[in-house]
Amino acid sequence: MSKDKALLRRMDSSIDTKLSFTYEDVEQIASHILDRVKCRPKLGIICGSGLGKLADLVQEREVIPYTEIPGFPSSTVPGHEGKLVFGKLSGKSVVLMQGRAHCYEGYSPQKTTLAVRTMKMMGINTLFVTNAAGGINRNYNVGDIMVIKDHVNLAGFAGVNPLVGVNDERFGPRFPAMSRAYDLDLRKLALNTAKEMGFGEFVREGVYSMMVGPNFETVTECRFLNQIGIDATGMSTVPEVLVAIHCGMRVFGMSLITNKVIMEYDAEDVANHEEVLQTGDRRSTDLQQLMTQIVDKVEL
Ligand SMILES: O=P(O)(O)O[C@H]1O[C@H](CO)[C@@H](O)[C@H]1O
Ligand code: HPA
Repeated sequence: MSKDKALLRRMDSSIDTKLSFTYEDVEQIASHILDRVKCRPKLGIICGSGLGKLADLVQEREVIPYTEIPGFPSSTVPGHEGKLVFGKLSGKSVVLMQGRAHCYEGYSPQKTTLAVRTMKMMGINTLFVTNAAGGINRNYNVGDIMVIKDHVNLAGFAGVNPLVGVNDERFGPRFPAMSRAYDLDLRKLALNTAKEMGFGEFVREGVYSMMVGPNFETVTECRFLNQIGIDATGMSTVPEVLVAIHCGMRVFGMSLITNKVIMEYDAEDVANHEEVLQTGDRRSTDLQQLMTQIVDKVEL
């Protein structure tokens, strides 16, 4: 039996079927991962739908598929490979999540965000999140990149929140503040970097919202989001950010506007995941360049 299989066997075998995870579970998972890699990452990056190509730029790569990590949800969505990629990006030690879990895949909010607490337990204090999102702001174009300045947890309005349940203070406080979730210095760094790179015209700053999905929004839902000041909408990210802020991480987020949402009742177009992936493909080089520059400049 390989060392890895033996380790897995020693772990609580029920860990894979759990809906929520104790501090000790997360400790076990983090040490299982660190036993398998040499890298000691200081920055975590979650890659959104179709945005996992950033991993191609990682040097000294060490890769672990989620299926080999106890408790980790496996990726079921096209455009999410389901791998942890460790190594160097712009000379910094990082771990990239090449693919994320979503609540709409049927995972509990706690399982969806397990990787974030695991990263924290591995010694990571800064988290970059990216996603594909529909453009709600009528001035946005497909292919724009939006630095996230705030979010609306619409899923939370319906009780979907990974912080629900018994609170273990070793993770963080019962009532975490969320008014400064997206770090101001990192937002400024990203916007200035975008300007320097000549990306100013298509890099914006705005508000992201999350509904659980998996269906795309109705016309009236999109009009509602527009009226309450949302610029882009998706089906992810918010649970990850809630958990990251709860455990004291510094967070930066970017959305790629992959499609315009449908705001007219008689429109013939419909939103679809193929368009989301195609836009990701088309803009991936720009996004990779911007991300590597930001990683280069960030102090960890
Ligand atoms: O948020 P990410 O994972 O980037 O993906 C977005 O794209 C998918 C829909 O096309 C959904 O998963 C939505 O959340
Ligand atoms: O239009 C959208 N709506 C919700 N999620 C999305 N993810 C990419 N595009 C969209």
